[in-house]
Amino acid sequence: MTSPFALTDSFGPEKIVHLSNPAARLKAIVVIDNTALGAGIGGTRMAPDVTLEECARLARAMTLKNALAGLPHGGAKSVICADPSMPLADKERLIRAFARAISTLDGYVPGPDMGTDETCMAWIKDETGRAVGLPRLLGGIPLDEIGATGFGVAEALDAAAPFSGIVSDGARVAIQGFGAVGRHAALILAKRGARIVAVSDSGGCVSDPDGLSLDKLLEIKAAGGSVTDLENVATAARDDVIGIDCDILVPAARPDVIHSDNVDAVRARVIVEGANIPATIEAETDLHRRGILVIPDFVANAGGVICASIEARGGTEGQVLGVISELIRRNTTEVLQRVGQSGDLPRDVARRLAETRVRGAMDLRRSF
Ligand SMILES: NC(=O)C1=CN([C@@H]2O[C@H](COP(=O)(O)OP(=O)(O)OC[C@H]3O[C@@H](n4cnc5c(N)ncnc54)[C@H](OP(=O)(O)O)[C@@H]3O)[C@@H](O)[C@H]2O)C=CC1
Ligand SMILES: O=C(O)CCC(=O)C(=O)O
Repeated sequence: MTSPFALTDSFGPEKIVHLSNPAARLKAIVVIDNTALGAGIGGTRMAPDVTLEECARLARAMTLKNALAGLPHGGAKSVICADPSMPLADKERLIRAFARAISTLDGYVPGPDMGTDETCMAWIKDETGRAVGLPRLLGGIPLDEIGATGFGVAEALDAAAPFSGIVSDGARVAIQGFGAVGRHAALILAKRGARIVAVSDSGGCVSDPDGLSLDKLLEIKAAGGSVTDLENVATAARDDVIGIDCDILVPAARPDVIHSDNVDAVRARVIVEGANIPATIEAETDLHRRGILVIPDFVANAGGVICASIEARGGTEGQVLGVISELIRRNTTEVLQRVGQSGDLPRDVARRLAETRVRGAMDLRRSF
């Protein structure tokens, strides 16, 4: 058996908790990575194939994201191994069982992630008294509904324009995933003059060099269909979206979707990581070598957690987009200026900036 400490370095994880309750069909993992800056805020992901390694990497991404955005929160994440499209009553039972199992884990504040939403957060809050990304009805700021992360992705792209030479107006965009992040990124970029030439979901990929109808795609998804139900467009396997001829690629779904076996197929000139950890380090290194700009996940997709943080601190919905814009533009510009000076990988530059802040906070904690 692998040592449970194989995942540990000088930042964390501080806690790894496996939850198993056969009666409730609950199999879940919580990783609290680092709480030097405060209790760990991070999403609860529901998918059938999630792993401990994925959860730990996502929790670390939250430590870095929260620190880089200057938020008073540590990093954590949780995964529930289940199909998120199960009947709603079953989902509520499962989420509530998960919530009861984490009720004493107060170093962790859950938020929405793939497979969970504002309603799930309401159930968790009801059981534990802790959750962010709540429905408005409960005084929350529904980060998925307002498209906080998709907006931040568009802002990162805009701030990167002086470095990449690619502006949204007139750009051809391919988006992997048409959920909370991908859908809003598509809508905002289209409003800024971009042409959405390809979109994928778990069912496949559709493309049209003249641009896809977002209205029709929204209608199809709202009715529970797949983007592949769109008529009169080219269809392909879902991972083919990575190699679509476009200027901007926005991965907004699963981890490690850009890897050594498909990185050569990438034709975009800029990749904005809406998803967490969507590319392997090897792939990002390769893209950097080819002059393709990758704006890393914990820089570009911080909109959701910035919104969650405003909610947790009693702020208002009216503040959200302004704060996201300010923080994401500031961080994108600083990271890319340093990349320009050092030639280093954007992820390494951003990681060093975030780690300096986490280490500063760790130095102020009791160590004996
Ligand atoms: N929500 C947020 O605010 C934030 C989310 N993120 C990250 O963004 C990513 C997406 O999250 P979110 O939009 O909330 O999730 P959602 O569950 O709302 O949507 C996920 C989308 O990805 C699609 N999908 C699933 N698997 C694949 C696949 N293998 N290939 C292509 N598409 C796939 C789903 O397809 P289908 O519709 O068919 O199910 C769905 O359209 C995740 O990595 C998440 O951690 C990061 C920061 C904040
Ligand atoms: O707390 C949240 O749900 C949003 C943050 C998150 O999980 C993420 O940025 O990946």
